[in-house]
Amino acid sequence: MTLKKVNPDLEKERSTCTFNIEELTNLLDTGAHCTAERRAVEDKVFSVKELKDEIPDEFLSHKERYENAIRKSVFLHKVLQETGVKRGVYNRSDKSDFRTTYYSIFKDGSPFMLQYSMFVPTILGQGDSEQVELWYKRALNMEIIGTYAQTELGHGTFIRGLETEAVYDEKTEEFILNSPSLSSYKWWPGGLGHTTNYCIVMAQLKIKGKPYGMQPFIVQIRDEETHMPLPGVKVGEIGAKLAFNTVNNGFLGFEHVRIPRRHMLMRFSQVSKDGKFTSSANPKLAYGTMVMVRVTIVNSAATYLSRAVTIAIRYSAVRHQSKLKQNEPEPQILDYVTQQHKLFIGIATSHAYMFCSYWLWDVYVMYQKEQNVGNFDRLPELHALACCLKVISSSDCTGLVEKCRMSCGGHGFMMSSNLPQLYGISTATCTYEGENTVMLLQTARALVKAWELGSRGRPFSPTMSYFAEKNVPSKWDSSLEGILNAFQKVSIGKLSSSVSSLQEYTKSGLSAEDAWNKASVQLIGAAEAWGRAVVLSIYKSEIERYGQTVSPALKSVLFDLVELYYVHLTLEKMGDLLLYTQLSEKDVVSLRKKYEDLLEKIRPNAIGLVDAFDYRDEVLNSTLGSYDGFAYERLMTEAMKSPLNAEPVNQSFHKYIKPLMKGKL
Ligand SMILES: CCCCCCCC/C=C\CCCCCCCCCCC/C=C/C(=O)SCCNC(=O)CCNC(=O)[C@H](O)C(C)(C)COP(=O)(O)OP(=O)(O)OC[C@H]1O[C@@H](n2cnc3c(N)ncnc32)[C@H](O)[C@@H]1OP(=O)(O)O
Ligand SMILES: Cc1cc2nc3c(=O)[nH]c(=O)nc-3n(C[C@H](O)[C@H](O)[C@H](O)COP(=O)(O)OP(=O)(O)OC[C@H]3O[C@@H](n4cnc5c(N)ncnc54)[C@H](O)[C@@H]3O)c2cc1C
Repeated sequence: MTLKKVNPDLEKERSTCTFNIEELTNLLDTGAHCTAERRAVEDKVFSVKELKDEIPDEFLSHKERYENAIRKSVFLHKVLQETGVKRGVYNRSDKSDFRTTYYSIFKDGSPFMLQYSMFVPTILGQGDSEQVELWYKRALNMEIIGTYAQTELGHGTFIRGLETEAVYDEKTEEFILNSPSLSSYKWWPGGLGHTTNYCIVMAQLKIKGKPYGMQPFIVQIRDEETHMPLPGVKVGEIGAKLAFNTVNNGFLGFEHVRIPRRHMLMRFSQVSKDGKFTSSANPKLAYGTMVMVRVTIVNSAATYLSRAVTIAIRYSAVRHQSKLKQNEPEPQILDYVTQQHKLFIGIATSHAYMFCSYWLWDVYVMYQKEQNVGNFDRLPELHALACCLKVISSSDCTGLVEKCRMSCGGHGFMMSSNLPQLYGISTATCTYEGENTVMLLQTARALVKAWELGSRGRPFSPTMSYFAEKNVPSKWDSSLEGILNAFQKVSIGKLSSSVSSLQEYTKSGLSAEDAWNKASVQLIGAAEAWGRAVVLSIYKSEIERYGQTVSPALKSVLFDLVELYYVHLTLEKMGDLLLYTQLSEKDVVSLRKKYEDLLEKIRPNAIGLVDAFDYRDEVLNSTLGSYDGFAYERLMTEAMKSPLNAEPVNQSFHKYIKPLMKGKL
């Protein structure tokens, strides 16, 4: 069978695109030079034969998958080093990085992930200059491979409840690390099982019996030559998981393991030789790596979704099913408006969080500069933003990744579509780096505090400045500005009624803690509403800003997506809007019409929009989403890779089925 180069359905779709795809790719990459750089790295990475899988991962055993992931991680590290890539989530000069390229080599994650994403950033963020000089170089050269070991069997969320101890011994100038109970065993750190030889251990510092809170320690756990666990170190892998099965998440316990005093990372707090503790200017600085990773999760969430929606939309353009009109051929399933409803919001949501992630990264960098000169004024706002945007980006994008999977019908259930794996790594972001409900409660804590201070005349920080506005009812306005104002009203309404409930509960005799717990469902609603208002505002303002520099054709499509995002959210959150604004049934009817018109308007650009994400087939790793659109051929080719298809009859027939058939079992 000779194949055309591209499925005619996709050819037709590409011919209807109204904007320059390359222009959008450059915008999403934060600049044409970033696109060029990324493509150059991808050309190199995907030309390395050692990085290709001959047998799909899912047909390997757990052990083989791990060994394969290690082999590829090592080759990939070498290739990236040779290509001059230094940027992971750390040390980057602009906003693009190579995470998507990196991820595509591993459908289920790399055991080196934590080295790049948390071990090195913690050394850079928490070490003093001498410690950075020593450890950063060794880590960059992969002389030491590390992870971030904070979570324990008994506690992940409640960091103050962690049990691992680091007791200072003044006589030997050492810390003694100890795991006093089973629940104190570290549990979860990526790569910890059999990959890393060092790790950052978050432990309770004790000096002369007095506790000084959680501090970061750099601890060697395996011999650098033999890789055997060091005496007193109990380490292993935690077992199979929903996803990230090649990340080698591990457990770790200590039996009185001694480390030198200078192995406590001392940028913020210090312990002197004679055991004097100097406290950091702000105790929450020890949590700095988590803030950084939460900030980067917003971008990760957007890219998981953009990959899933690329697969689902390309597949929906080549898949034909059922009848729209009896006398016509079966339409592309993308012509069903319900299918457009499921998928186009995925493109818009991915844009929304991508542009927000760039903005949030700038806020983070600005804050870092202020922190470096001792100004911590913005820390509460940054903490609230990082928590809340991590939550809504991870939950929205994960929900939509799953929607993409379901929108592909049965074939979306195939591992070879890569949609199940994308769901797995995406849903993990709802749990790691702070479980989502807990992060919303942290956000609510900052909002309630700001609200109370504001009511006493203190100014609000920029993302809360609208709290100061009087919540007077006004006529519903369906413009972007009008909808944004309406969501800000919802945010004010939910926060003010949460605060009233808190006050009523305390007045009725509940303690502040019990009142907080009782009102917590309302509080997470208020936190989410604030996050929604932030995203709506930033997405719109960023597109208005970029709209001044891009071509009119692209500007028009970017605004179609912003409008779609706004109107979709309005219809989704209708209940809240009916409660807190003047939205009427008539407005809803006209918004529904607007939404349907927008789906129709976006339809000819759907393939152009996902092409603009510029994911090579190697990155998408999907039978359903390839650029050429030959989904059925790829499904069959991949199916033939199943080891069961290597022989026409499996031996189990002779061993079990035949005796059963013959009644001889
Ligand atoms: C040459 C080669 C180059 C290679 C290049 C490679 C290129 C490729 C790059 C990368 C490839 C790899 C890709 C990686 C992708 C990323 C993967 C990431 C993997 C991540 C894996 C997961 C890791 C983890 O999960 S680590 C563990 C995370 N754990 C948590 O998040 C725990 C959550 N709990 C908490 O944060 C806290 O305990 C709490 C906040 C819930 C409560 O804390 P507590 O002390 O009890 O505080 P509380 O009393 O409630 O509040 C006190 C006040 O402090 C404020 N506050 C709390 N936290 C913070 C904070 N972080 N910052 C600032 N302020 C904070 C709080 O609001 C209170 O303030 P108030 O004023 O008193 O109200
Ligand atoms: C894939 C993956 C990778 C990970 N990698 C690492 C790593 O590299 N290093 C590391 O240290 N950790 C890692 N973790 C651990 C992760 O950070 C924790 O699992 C996460 O912070 C949640 O904590 P927990 O498991 O204790 O959840 P729990 O706190 O036990 O949550 C269980 C339930 O209790 C609720 N709950 C808990 N506290 C409260 C509260 N105060 N108010 C209301 N509800 C509450 C939660 O909302 C949730 O519904 C990883 C986890 C996963 C899934």
